[in-house]
Amino acid sequence: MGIGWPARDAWPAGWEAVIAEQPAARPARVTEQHRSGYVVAESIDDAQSAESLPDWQRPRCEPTSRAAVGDWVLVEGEAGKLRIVALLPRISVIKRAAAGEHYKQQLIAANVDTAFVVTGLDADFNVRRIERYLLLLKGGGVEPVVVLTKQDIANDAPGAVAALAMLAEQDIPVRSINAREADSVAALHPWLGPGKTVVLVGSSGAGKSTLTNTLLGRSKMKTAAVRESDARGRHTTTHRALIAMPQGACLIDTPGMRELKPTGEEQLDEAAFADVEALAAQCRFRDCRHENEPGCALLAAVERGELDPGRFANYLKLRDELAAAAQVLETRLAKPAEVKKPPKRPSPRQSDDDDYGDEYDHFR
Ligand SMILES: Nc1nc2c(ncn2[C@@H]2O[C@H](COP(=O)(O)OP(=O)(O)OP(=O)(O)O)[C@@H](O)[C@H]2O)c(=O)[nH]1
Ligand SMILES: [Zn+2]
Repeated sequence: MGIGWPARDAWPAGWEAVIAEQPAARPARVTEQHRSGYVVAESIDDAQSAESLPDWQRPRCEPTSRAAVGDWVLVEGEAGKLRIVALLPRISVIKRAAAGEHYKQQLIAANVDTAFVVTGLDADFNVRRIERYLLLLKGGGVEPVVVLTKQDIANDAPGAVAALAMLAEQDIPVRSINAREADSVAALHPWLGPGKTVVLVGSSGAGKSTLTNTLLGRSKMKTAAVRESDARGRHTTTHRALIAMPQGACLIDTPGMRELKPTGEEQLDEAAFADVEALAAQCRFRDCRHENEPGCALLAAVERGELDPGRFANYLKLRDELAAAAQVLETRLAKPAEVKKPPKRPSPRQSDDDDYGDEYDHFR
C-alpha cells in the first residue's frame, strides 16, 4: 500500500482481534486531524475526510484515546462518506503536555519508528533543547536521530562539540547535513526504507521543510519564503501531514513543537540523562536533591569539571518540571475533570491551527 501497512505476519499485538471484529472495514492511515474530523489515506496520495468515532466527540474523551496523525484506523463507507469504525493499537507514540492552564495530554504523532530532531548549526543551536526533545521521544518507543542542518554555513556553533560528545556517549545517531543538497541528505536514507515512518521535530526555522523538499526532490512543503506574507509570521507549516517518500518511508511533518512540556510520565533515566542518573546513584543520601547536600556526587563532578554545568542545570530543571507535571497528572487522575459545556458544532474542515496559536517557544 505504500503507507506503512505491515505484512500480516508482522501485525502488532492486538491487531488481529480488532480487524476480525470489523470484517467489512478497510485499513487507512490518519494524515490530518481537525476538530471536526479526520483526513485519512487508504493509499499513497489519497486524502479523504472521515467522520470520527462517536466516542471521540464526547468532551470527556481523553485526547490520547482519539486518533492522531500516523494512527492506523479501520474505515467503512464510500469515498466522501467515510467513517472511522476502529482504532488499531499503537506501536509508538509521541505526546506532550498541551499548553494552557489545565493539564492536558496531546498526542503529536503515533506509530513512528524514527524522529529526526532537526536543529540548525547556526546561532539557534541549543543542546538543552535537544536534551528536551530526547526526553519526550525516548519514553514513547521512538528512535531519535539528531539531524544538524546548515552544516554549509556553520561556523563553530557554540556548544556543538560538547553536544556531539554527549550524544555519542549515549549512542544517539547524529548526522550533519546541508538540508538543501540531495547528496548531503542521503546520509538519512538508512532510516527512510519501505515500511518505516519518520517524523521531523524541531523549532521553526531549523530546516524541516527544506529537508523534506530535498528528500522529496520537489517542492511539496512551503518554505520560509512564504513567511513574510504569513499574517501570524511564525511558522510556515500549517498542517500535520503524512507524506509518502520516494525512499519508501512515510514522513510526518508536524508544526514546530514549540512548547515542549513533559507529560509527567517520562523517566529521566530512560531519556537523555542516563549518565547523570548513574552518577547520582553515588550521592551520599539516597534522596539527595543535588542542591547543597554534603557528599553530592553531581555537585562534586561539576566541581571537578567532569559534568557540564549547563547539562547539570538542565537536568535539575527538567526533573522539577517532570515532578510538577506528574503531580498535576496524579491529582487529575484522582478527581475527574469538570465537564465543560459541549462546544458549538464546529464548521466542517475547520483548521486546527488554534491548537498551536497560543504557544511560544521558550528557546527562541
Ligand atoms: N544554507 C542552508 N540553509 C538552510 C539549511 N536548512 C535550512 N536552511 C534555510 O533556513 C530557513 C528556514 O528553513 P525551513 O525549512 O523553512 O525551516 P522549518 O524548520 O521548516 O521551519 P517551520 O516550517 O517554520 O517549522 C530557510 O531559509 C532555508 O533555506 C541548510 O542546511 N543550509
Ligand atoms: Zn546529589
